[in-house]
Amino acid sequence: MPPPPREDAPERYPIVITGLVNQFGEQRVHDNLELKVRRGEILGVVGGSGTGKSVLMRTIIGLQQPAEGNVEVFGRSITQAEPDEQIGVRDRWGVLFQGGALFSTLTVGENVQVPLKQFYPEIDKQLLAEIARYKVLLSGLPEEAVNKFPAELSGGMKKRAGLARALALDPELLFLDEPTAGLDPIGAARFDQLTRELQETLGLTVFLITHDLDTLYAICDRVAVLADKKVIAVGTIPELLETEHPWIQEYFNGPRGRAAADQKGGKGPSRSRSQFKAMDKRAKRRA
Ligand SMILES: Nc1ncnc2c1ncn2[C@@H]1O[C@H](COP(=O)(O)OP(=O)(O)OP(=O)(O)O)[C@@H](O)[C@H]1O
Repeated sequence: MPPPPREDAPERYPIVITGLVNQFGEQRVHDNLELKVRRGEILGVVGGSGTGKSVLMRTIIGLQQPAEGNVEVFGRSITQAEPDEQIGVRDRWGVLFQGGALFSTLTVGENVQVPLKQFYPEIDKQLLAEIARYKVLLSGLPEEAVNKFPAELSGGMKKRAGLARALALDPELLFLDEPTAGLDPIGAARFDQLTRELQETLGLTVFLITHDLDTLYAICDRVAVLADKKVIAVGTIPELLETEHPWIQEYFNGPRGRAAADQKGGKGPSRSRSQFKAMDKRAKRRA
């Protein structure tokens, strides 16, 4: 009989972080940080400003070399690999950076083609253009956006264009750094919905950094909380509410947290509880 899969096998946990230390000069940002991301979940990552959420994301995708510790993505150590050894995993993730990070001199379609050309230089022009067009539509942009430059797009459209580029390589893992920041509430809710739909239809695992409480309630299966240089807790919102940590209590039980919970439920605490149950169910299904 084959041995049972390791508890932290990459099929269950595409990202496994152990003993992570990140330091800039005297400033230690992460100290012995541990985190495992489950396959197929949307993991919300929250924490006060400067707690190292973006640094954590950059470390996972190999843009930040940590002082100590290990980051495994799909069972491959990112921290110990040379950049060209990471090829083979790097095309399995897509990233939407804060602000979109689009090339301003390229059209939206050409922006989406950048990673395709990088990883598949042999693809002919016509196919490149066709794939880019498809990704733009998949991200909810109208077809004419393909030939527009970033400066011609609204904030929400720029985010979608960044998302189209993040989806260019058909990733299994999607990193979103504050995707709804700067969007009006309707635009933010639509972006959340799109994220959830893409996650479900494409079977993505999503690492989502956010300050947006509505996003956490609407689409996240679990939430990881960064504080004290570590991930101090990870779980569904009801599970987090059971922890005593003052930042967690203030964040979720403060006026904005309660408003987000109530708004999500629509009619106050009883509806919020059913929302919590739905979150619990989703998290258990993916566990
Ligand atoms: N390249 C760098 N050099 C020096 N310090 C850095 C560098 N990158 C990040 N830092 C510092 O690391 C800390 C964490 O930064 P990071 O951007 O990860 O925070 P964050 O949690 O994403 O914050 P926010 O919610 O405001 O976006 C900050 O104090 C920042 O100044």
